Amino acid sequence: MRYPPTLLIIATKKLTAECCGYPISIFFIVVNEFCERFSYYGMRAVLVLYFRYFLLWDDDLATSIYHAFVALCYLTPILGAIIADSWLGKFKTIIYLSIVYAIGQVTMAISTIHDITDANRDGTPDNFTFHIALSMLGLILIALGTGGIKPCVAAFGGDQFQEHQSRQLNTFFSVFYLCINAGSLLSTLITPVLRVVFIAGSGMYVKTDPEGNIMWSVCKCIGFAIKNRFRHRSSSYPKREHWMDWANEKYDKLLIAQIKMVLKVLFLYIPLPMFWTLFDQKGSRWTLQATTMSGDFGAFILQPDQMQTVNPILILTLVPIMDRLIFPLIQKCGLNFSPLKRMTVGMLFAAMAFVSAALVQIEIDKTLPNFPSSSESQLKVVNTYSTTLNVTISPNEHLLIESFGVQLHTSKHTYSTISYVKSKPREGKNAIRRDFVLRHGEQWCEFSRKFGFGASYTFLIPSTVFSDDCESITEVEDMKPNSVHMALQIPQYFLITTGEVMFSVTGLQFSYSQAPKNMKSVLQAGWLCTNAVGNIIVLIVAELGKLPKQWAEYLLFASLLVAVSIIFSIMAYFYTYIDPAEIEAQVRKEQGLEPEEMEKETLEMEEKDEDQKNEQGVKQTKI
Ligand SMILES: N[C@@H](Cc1ccccc1)C(=O)N[C@@H](Cc1ccccc1)C(=O)O
Repeated sequence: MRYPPTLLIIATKKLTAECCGYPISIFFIVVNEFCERFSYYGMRAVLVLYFRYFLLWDDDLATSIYHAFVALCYLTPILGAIIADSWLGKFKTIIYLSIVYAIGQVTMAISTIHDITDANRDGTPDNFTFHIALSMLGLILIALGTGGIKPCVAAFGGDQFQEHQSRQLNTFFSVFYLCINAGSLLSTLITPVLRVVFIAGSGMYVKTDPEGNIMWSVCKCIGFAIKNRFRHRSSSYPKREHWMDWANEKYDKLLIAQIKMVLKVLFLYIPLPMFWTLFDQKGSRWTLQATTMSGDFGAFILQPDQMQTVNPILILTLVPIMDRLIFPLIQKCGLNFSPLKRMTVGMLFAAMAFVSAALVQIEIDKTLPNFPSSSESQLKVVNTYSTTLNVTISPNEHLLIESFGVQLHTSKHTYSTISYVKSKPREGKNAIRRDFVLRHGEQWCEFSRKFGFGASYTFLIPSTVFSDDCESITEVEDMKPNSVHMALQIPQYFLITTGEVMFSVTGLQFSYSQAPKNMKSVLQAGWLCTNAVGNIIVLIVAELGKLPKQWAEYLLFASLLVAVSIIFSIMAYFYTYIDPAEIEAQVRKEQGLEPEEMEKETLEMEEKDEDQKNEQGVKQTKI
């Protein structure tokens, strides 16, 4: 679309107040991000355990639904970017979708109150369908809220910077990342209250107007280029430099140039989901791995889901170290550690993290008893007689075992027990001293035992138990306590977090810097989509490609990521970094349009006058 010189509609940049070279409005944006991540990660950290122990789903279903949710959270950014860039603008999109988000969190919180359907007060919900439906509704609203605002916040932050603040803009993305991780670390329920901080900064923001339905224009332009290319497929037509040039007949050169820039970056993003496939298993597989380990740190007991906090803690230390020490040092050594190289190295670190997870898994497996497979049963017979007893079970006889630890048979003076054990007790249960009271009519006695993490015991209670005050109770250890310590997971967390700093912080900056001005949110959404696809891959692998051994699955993921990082490094080699503003200015010049810089300068001068007249004025319309 060409703009006639007589009818020029321009959104201007507000002159922003600065502090230490940074726009003050940035403060509200990073605090808002802190609060939002605080809420999101707080909920996400316990999600797998909620599925597993409240809704009583198995490991695979819990992992699958968890990753489906995370995938949805990173697919909805496309919707957010469309709403922001085409209709409401970034500011209003963030406000409205935050409301949807808060409603989702409340719905989710309500779904976890089992008393709602626990009519018989036995501590278990009576109507699981109700809780599942409510929690799914809550998760969909949360995904819509968190994903919708995600591409807008980073891009909105970037928009606050003026041309002369490019150094501060780069630091902004690191600080932004620090806030994400500080927020996730301190996750609690007060987030919805703190989120008003974003609105408080309202008067100070640079709010760029949405530029019409940009996504629709992009789709139409791409569609036209493809159709036109197909119509002119005969070799008699001269070739064009780029297939998008086939849209030249109908579409503005500037739009075509912008689409080319975005497509180039999106093409480069194709291998990236593999990184997230590994990264996001921290919240599922690694948390489940931690449930088979001991969290006893002496002074405190770490719960399996709390292990995830190692990631943001490491981010808070690694981002400044990388930014201030490692990257400048590499630069001083004369090495060109370009953004795409950093991302490749980040992938290799993530692969190493999975090798480390596999080694830990091998150690854990050594301590586990042989569990029966889904087609096998396991019986444990305890002989409390002082002589040898032969137990014969007819192979043809159908044996019904109702649940874990069922007592099947008693003799007059001694109880023999048969128990059925299918997996390790989870949630770090059995790690504390417990007191028991045995009652039978008027008779009772008390006893106390200390249990190890993940252990399973059978108690043998003779009929004389009340006469000797519970002294005669003996216990049999069905399963040993977890002996591999959770601290062994630290190396894998360190490696994946180092990879994240190289990959994710750089990717965030890269997506902003390589996007044309009117498509910053769109490219942020594209970047987040790589995460969604990564989670979908975990879903598929968890459902289809079940490997018999968990360590083998970890090694498979590590090898896949190494292969993908090689492909990515080849693609990165052929990528040329661009300055979108420069390309846009060049196209404008070729089209005989006024350069944006000049427009900006004229408008800034005009705005200064206008600001003096009207302090509220943010936008101007020039006709
Ligand atoms: N390091 C993560 C935050 C985290 C905190 C606690 C447990 C796990 C992770 C982080 O910084 N995430 C960023 C970047 C990101 C990551 C994955 C997908 C999209 C973006 C975030 O914005 O949440």
